[in-house]
Amino acid sequence: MQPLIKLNGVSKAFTLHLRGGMKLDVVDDVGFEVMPGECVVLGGPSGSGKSSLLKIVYGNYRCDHGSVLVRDGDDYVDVATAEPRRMIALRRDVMGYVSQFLRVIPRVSTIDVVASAGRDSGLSPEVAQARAGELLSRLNVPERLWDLPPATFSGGEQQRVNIARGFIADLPVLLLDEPTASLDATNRAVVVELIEARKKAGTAIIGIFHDEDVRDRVASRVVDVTRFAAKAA
Ligand SMILES: Nc1ncnc2c1ncn2[C@@H]1O[C@H](COP(=O)(O)OP(=O)(O)OP(=O)(O)O)[C@@H](O)[C@H]1O
Repeated sequence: MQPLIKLNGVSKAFTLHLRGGMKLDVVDDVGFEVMPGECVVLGGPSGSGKSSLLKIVYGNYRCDHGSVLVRDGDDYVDVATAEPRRMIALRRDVMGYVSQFLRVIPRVSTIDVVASAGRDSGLSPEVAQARAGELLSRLNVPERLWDLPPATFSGGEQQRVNIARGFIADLPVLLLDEPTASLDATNRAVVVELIEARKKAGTAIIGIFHDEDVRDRVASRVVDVTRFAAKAA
């Protein structure tokens, strides 16, 4: 079996242009792999670079050195150097990302916000609609809210809509940035079940979870990001 994600020699420094080009080193020489069915949890204190690393894997941040290989069929795509068009296809077909916050087009109904993510990843409109309903029910989003746009929903409701979007398509790679941060215990347990099901199905997951209980239940192993703290020059 081959890894679905391989990071090798990844380094990142932010350049603060409003501070005279000051460099803020975040991570240095990051290397780890994620096998199908594994959930690797990024650990380490606040500010150690966990979210930055996840954004590097998703391609939102560019790394300065190293490679971020994500398997797409028989090939690996290097996110560090991939063309925008390749990245769009990779996100559509291979790699999902659930952040803490929902960002959607205004005035689109909740059920369609979720179903459209499924359609974008290749589900038929009927299957996407049915799965969107199943996920929203499972995540306890009341049916009376499904036809409303989620812009005015509570933080926890928006987060559950976001989770439904992230889990609707069976993508082989899933990146989770604190998906349970605003959830109550019942809904945290649902998310744990969803993650466990995806692990069994062979999805490779990298996640950040501040809730220790959730982390202990889903982690195949913890990668402590402080291991990759940039060395002082
Ligand atoms: N876009 C950016 N521009 C400049 N600095 C940034 C940027 N994003 C993150 N940083 C800095 O990089 C460091 C790591 O931030 P990051 O959000 O990755 O940490 P984290 O481990 O996820 O923290 P937390 O657990 O608090 O979410 C911080 O010092 C932060 O200020």
